[in-house]
Amino acid sequence: MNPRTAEIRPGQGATPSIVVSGVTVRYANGVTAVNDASFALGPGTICALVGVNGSGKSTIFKTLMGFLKPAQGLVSIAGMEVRAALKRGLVAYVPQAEEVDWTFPVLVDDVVMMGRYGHMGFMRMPRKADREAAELALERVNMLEFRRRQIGELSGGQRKRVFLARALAQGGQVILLDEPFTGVDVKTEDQIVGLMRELRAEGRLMLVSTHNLGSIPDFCDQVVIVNKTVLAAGPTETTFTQDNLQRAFGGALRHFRLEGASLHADADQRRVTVITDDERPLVFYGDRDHEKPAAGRKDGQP
Ligand SMILES: Nc1ncnc2c1ncn2[C@@H]1O[C@H](COP(=O)(O)OP(=O)(O)OP(=O)(O)O)[C@@H](O)[C@H]1O
Repeated sequence: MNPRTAEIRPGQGATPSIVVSGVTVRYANGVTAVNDASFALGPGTICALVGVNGSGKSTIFKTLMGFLKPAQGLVSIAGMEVRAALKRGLVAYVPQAEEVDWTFPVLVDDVVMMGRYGHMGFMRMPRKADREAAELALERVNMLEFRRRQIGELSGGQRKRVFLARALAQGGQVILLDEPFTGVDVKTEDQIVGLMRELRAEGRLMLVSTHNLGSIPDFCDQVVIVNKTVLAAGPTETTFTQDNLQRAFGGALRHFRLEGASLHADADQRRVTVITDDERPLVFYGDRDHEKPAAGRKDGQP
């Protein structure tokens, strides 16, 4: 491990873990977004959180971030209550782009420094260690040269990297990433995945909500599949299966039959092959927006 990375890890001593046990979350308007959900994750893990729109992924994140309190059940992070884990700076959050006001005039440096607030005193005066940690974090995501830019003046992928840098500067041991690949190009996605692999090797735990089904077998060792509850959770090989995806995406994939074996193939191209009812193979290249027909119909027709 890079010896400098050790300098910005305040959560040392706490083993990163997430335990969600029988959790039900209800919004003020009475909507039960998540009902009796359970899963458990340990250190050195990248876990995908997968489900259709409205299935409860963001609700789970908000609960892990302490923004929502479960009506029932227990959540613990690193063996402690959410509030205690947050207070110790153990949990870092990389938000969805839509959650951020990009017109707010703030520099890249300032965003990353926010990750250091928990390390600073009441007056929030950055010290040398804070400035070094922020710089190191920006270096790690290849954004150091942009440090004096307003965040509103960055591309989607660059913004994601800045928020990742904030999580790194904070030293979060449990990192929650809400749709980190939406609106980023393939190169940036590869950089983010590469960084996540490094963080996993350091023992950190990452929970990543994503619609990029194709890339999941490539970099996630665990998968949690949700639809208003946890439908399945466990190692990718045994959980990211045709049956479970069918249960979760039943509506969306109604016309498709997944080729189970191909879910695990083609790590380089991050490819998932889907055969439609009319036997037309479709290939997902990581991002469902890039979903495109493969080389014609199986029967050779154009
Ligand atoms: N503030 C809110 N008040 C009431 N209901 C809400 C609120 N936020 C979300 N919901 C409802 O809770 C359910 C779960 O929503 P959630 O945002 O967690 O889904 P999601 O899986 O993150 O969706 P997406 O993939 O579209 O981001 C949905 O039925 C949604 O309409």
